[in-house]
Amino acid sequence: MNFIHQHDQMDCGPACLGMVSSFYGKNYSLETLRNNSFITREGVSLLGITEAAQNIGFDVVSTKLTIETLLGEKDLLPCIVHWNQNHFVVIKKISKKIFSNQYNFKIADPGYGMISLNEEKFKKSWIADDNKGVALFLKPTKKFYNLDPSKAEKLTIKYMLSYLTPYKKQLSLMFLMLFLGSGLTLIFPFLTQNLIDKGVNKKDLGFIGVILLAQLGVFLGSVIIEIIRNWLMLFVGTKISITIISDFLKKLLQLPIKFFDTKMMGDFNQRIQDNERVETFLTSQSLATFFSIITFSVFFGVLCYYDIKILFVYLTLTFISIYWSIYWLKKIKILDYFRFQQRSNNQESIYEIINGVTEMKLNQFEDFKRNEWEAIQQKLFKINIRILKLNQIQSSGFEFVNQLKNIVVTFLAATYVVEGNMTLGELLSVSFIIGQMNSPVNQLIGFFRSLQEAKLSLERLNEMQNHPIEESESLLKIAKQNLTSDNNTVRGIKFNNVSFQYEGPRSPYVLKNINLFIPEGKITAIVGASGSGKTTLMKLLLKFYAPTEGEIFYNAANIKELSPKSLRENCGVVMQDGFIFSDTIERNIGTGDEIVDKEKLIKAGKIANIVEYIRTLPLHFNTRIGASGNGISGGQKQRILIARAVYKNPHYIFFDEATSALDAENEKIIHDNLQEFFKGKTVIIIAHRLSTVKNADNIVVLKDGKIVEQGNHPELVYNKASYYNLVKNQLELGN
Ligand SMILES: Nc1ncnc2c1ncn2[C@@H]1O[C@H](COP(=O)(O)OP(=O)(O)OP(=O)(O)O)[C@@H](O)[C@H]1O
Repeated sequence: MNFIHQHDQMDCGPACLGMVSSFYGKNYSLETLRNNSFITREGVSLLGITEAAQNIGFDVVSTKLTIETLLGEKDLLPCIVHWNQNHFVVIKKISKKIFSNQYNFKIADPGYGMISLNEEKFKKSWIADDNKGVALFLKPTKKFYNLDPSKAEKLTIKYMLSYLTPYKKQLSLMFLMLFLGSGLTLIFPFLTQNLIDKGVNKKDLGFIGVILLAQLGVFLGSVIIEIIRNWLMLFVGTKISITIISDFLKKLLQLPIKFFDTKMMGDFNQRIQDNERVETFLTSQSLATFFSIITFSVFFGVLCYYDIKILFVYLTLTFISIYWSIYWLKKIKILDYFRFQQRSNNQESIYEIINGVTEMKLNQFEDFKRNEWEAIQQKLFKINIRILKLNQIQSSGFEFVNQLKNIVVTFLAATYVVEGNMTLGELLSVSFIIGQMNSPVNQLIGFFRSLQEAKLSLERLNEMQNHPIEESESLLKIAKQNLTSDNNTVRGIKFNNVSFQYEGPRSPYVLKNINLFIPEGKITAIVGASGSGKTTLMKLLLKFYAPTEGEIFYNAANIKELSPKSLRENCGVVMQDGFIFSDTIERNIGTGDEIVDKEKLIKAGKIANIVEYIRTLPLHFNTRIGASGNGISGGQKQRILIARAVYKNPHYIFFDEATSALDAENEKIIHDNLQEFFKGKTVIIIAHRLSTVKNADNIVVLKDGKIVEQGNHPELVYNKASYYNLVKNQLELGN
């Protein structure tokens, strides 16, 4: 079974499925499995995994069972189990320890790695209630063996190496520096040997002076090399980092909105770190390790030349020390696994405390949350103490064996000197070499660890680099004159039998069989209860998502063939959760223009009735707002968002609850101002307030994703059906 690391926080389900498939000989990419499992921001459900497993040809039984029953089903392993109520892991093997008669569970946790747990620890994470836990048993059918997993294009190390090409000169220089550095390290023991043997022993002060000067030269040389190397590394590293991350951001911003739906903020931070990790690995770690190995081999050869017995002692004790470390590191790994889990709880707890501070204060939840956090700290503290204990045993033992090595080697060498088989200089030289041979071993261990990490980072980046972008050359651009030119055909936006689901075939239909015509140059209002699908309809129009069934046409062009960028350039949109950038008001309104047109800016501000407020601010339009600036109210934010849409002066206008936070007076003023601005434009307004939708040319009423009524205000009021019921209270108020 191949271990598959999850790429994102929500990927544990697909990663587990990938591991079980690999056990039966088929390697699916995480991307394929993820698409099959219909992942959401909350992760993947048991149902999602079941469905994905069935799609790739598994017979699936998901069940709740006791640990005794699970132990009886050992033949059905590997299986997927629900972990800590919020995660999935794979049980690879259950074995019985010979001496203690205890069961041992070999777990593959996609967020961590392989880990062996005893029964008690396993139960702690697995048991949900009634002494039972959830497990998913998968049995491959004929279909599984007949299906061929599509090979995902791999981002190879070659791709990353291509980033190094522009810096060939600097890298060659770095290579040279490392080469010289290694050379100098090699000279050192020979200088020492000669100092003693040819200088001290022969009482040749002149020679001693020469050697000491040479040593000083070597020392100065290595310092200079180190300085130049660090400079080069910083220069090349930073340049490459900037290129890699700016390419990454460019790619990220070209991906469809759907890609972002299942990702968390942490996932993107993680990818920035991935880029840096790969870059460091390429520029420093691999080169340094390469030279370490060379130095090590040369010293190895020299030691071999001096005395094979000493080499033997060195090798034996080195193996003992490595074995000792591995033994204890395995024990530490189990504790580290629990620390890893507690740490993520810790992060969540802190995140909640910071983000929910207002609600906490309002509802007297502070003490409870603080105690919860303290309990996590207690657990973390206990684990840390145990880890520290084991770490101390491990490192003391390791150091002890290392020292023992030095002592035994010195003893052997000293014996040789006493017996006259070795000179005193050689003894010192051997001691120096043994000392120098420890660090390459550590470096090699570190190298393999970061190779693993760099590989994982590369996989994660690969997935993003290979994700199709939403823009393509073949897509049609919307030409401005095309939108307004008046030929004979009836122009507008047309929905042909459109249905939409957010999360795959089993998820509910958010829109169902929508047939709608939105005429050119008119105002269309969409109303309906909360959750009826109004915003979703708008998102389909903006090409955030493609309809699951049916088609949408902008005049004669199918939205599928339209370039999303060009489409959005022609749309002025105010979303419910519109975002204010941490910048000046001017920049927040004139987002698309390099240099903001002052005249348009004032005009947009006037239409959105925000100019008066802006005049009261110290720097007027140049006042900073957003996260790092002046605080603004909900209504002010909405007016800035409206000004942004007006400034753009687009052909299509989409307003989703754009004036919901405004007072009646402000709303009336803006509403009147907008009427002039709307002339000749195709406008879609989503609103709950009667005053906003009353004057629309056509009002569309949505209910549970279906259109239930259409017409203008008087017609719909006369009908006394859905629309009337929806706005009844407001009508009465108006009366
Ligand atoms: N990204 C998403 N993933 C999954 N389901 C979603 C997503 N966005 C919305 N939904 C679901 O789609 C349904 C319709 O949502 P939508 O936002 O279109 O409603 P709405 O009519 O605009 O509601 P409101 O008036 O409250 O804004 C809701 O049941 C909602 O839970």
